[in-house]
Amino acid sequence: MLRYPGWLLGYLWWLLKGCYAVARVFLVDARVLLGVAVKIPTVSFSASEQNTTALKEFDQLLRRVFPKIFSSSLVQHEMVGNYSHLLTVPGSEPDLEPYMLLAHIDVVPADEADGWDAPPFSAQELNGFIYGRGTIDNKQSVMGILQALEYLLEQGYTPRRSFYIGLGHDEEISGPQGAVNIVKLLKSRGVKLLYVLDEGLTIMDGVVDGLIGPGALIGVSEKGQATVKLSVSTPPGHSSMPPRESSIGILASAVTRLEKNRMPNLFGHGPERATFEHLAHKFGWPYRMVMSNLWLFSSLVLEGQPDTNAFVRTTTAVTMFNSGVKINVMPAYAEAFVNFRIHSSQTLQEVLKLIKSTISDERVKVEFVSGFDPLPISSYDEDTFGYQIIKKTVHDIFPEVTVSPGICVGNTDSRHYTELSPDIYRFAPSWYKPGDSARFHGVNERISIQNYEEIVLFYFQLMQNSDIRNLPGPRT
Ligand SMILES: CC/C=C\C/C=C\C/C=C\C/C=C\C/C=C\C/C=C\CCC(=O)O
Ligand SMILES: N[C@@H](Cc1ccccc1)C(=O)O
Ligand SMILES: [Zn+2]
Ligand SMILES: [Zn+2]
Repeated sequence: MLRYPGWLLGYLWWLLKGCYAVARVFLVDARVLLGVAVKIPTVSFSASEQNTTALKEFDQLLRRVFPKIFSSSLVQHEMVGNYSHLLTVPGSEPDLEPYMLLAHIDVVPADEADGWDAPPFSAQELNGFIYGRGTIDNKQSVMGILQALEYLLEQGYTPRRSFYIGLGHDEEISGPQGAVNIVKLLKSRGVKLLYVLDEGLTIMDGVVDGLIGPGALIGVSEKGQATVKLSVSTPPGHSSMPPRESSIGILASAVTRLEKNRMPNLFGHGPERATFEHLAHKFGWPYRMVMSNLWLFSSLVLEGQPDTNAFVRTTTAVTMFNSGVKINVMPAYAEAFVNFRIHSSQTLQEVLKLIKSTISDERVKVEFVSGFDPLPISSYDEDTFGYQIIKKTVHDIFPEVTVSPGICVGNTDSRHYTELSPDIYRFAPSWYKPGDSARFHGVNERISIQNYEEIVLFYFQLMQNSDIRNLPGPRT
């Protein structure tokens, strides 16, 4: 047996500790932590199926990598609906109304075979981007918010204004356990919120023709939804003696009629009018020519692309279509699901009526599956604390960006918060450039390393900016 002298063991121990300290610096490097978060497949598969193993693992990750938050005597931590998190950070001046930051842990499914450049749960870095499901929807906010708080606590910071952080685990299936129960809990405690900031719109750069320079769109509302089930039943029979029209054919024409007859162009009748007005001075020649005619502008400039078209109207998306049992049997039944996202100036009832009149075929049964009206519009005026603080924070981190109100085209957990606050905003400062629309729920979802650092800084700054008592400047 070899005998090591005590000094050598001591030296080795010292070396090991040194290495550990150096390694820790790298380990806590924010972008590495985002990568670790992306690698945990917290997938919401369907309304009834979630990856609970991954959700548990994610909880463990948060506790491990944010030791200050989870050991702080200041921060109160609660699990809600099993896997969602509610953090309460009490401020030193309890008369200041609290605000709340939201983000979600779960992601939609992803299949590498759909054409990913890197596996969707690999967090692989390619050309300065971290690839993976959740990098822009919405783990960048989950990790960014917590990273910002961790840094602040490390610096011994205590806020003056209290705030909450809500991290939902089932947003992608509409938040029935997470957001709904967090809201219930806060309501039972009599909490009112000065403002809420959730995921949503982004910093657009180069996606609207003619618009010069980047624009940060703060979602002041979000679209409504309607999902309908269309079905056709016909007698089955031998495919050698088919009728003129099959159940599949009848259903297909109904679906085609919906796609061909889009819902009306309502540009200018919702909060997108404010977007337009805030950004109008940033349009160059020859776009300025058509600016006085909103309808012309929207049809020439916006309707052509799926993302900007979503600003203009209630959108129609045929998402599921099922029928048929065997190649030589006429199908007795065919069904399709169509998901509409309702423009702010329409109601669910109006849209349901339009759907029926567009299909106008009594052989097609139209059933309402689920839906809700567009959300209320939050204030974006000069005196509104939440909006102005978010705007100021965007300017602090991105001085070159124009800030404007916008309409969030997807739905978020924040829609459950309407009774807690009139001022709900949907925005995270990820850069959104041409081609990026296909990354949301699509392939090659990614974020640049630099952008993730900006996101951490944004929340870091937002927490400090929210600490002022009143907005500066003369108030009337
Ligand atoms: C005059 C200017 C008018 C229009 C500007 C247009 C374009 C951009 C449109 C949409 C862009 C941004 C972002 C993201 C899309 C969806 C995410 C929203 C919510 C996510 C909810 C979720 O699925 O978890
Ligand atoms: N955020 C998702 C999931 C969702 C669906 C329905 C309601 C609320 C949320 C979406 O907009 O598609
Ligand atoms: Zn999301
Ligand atoms: Zn999503």
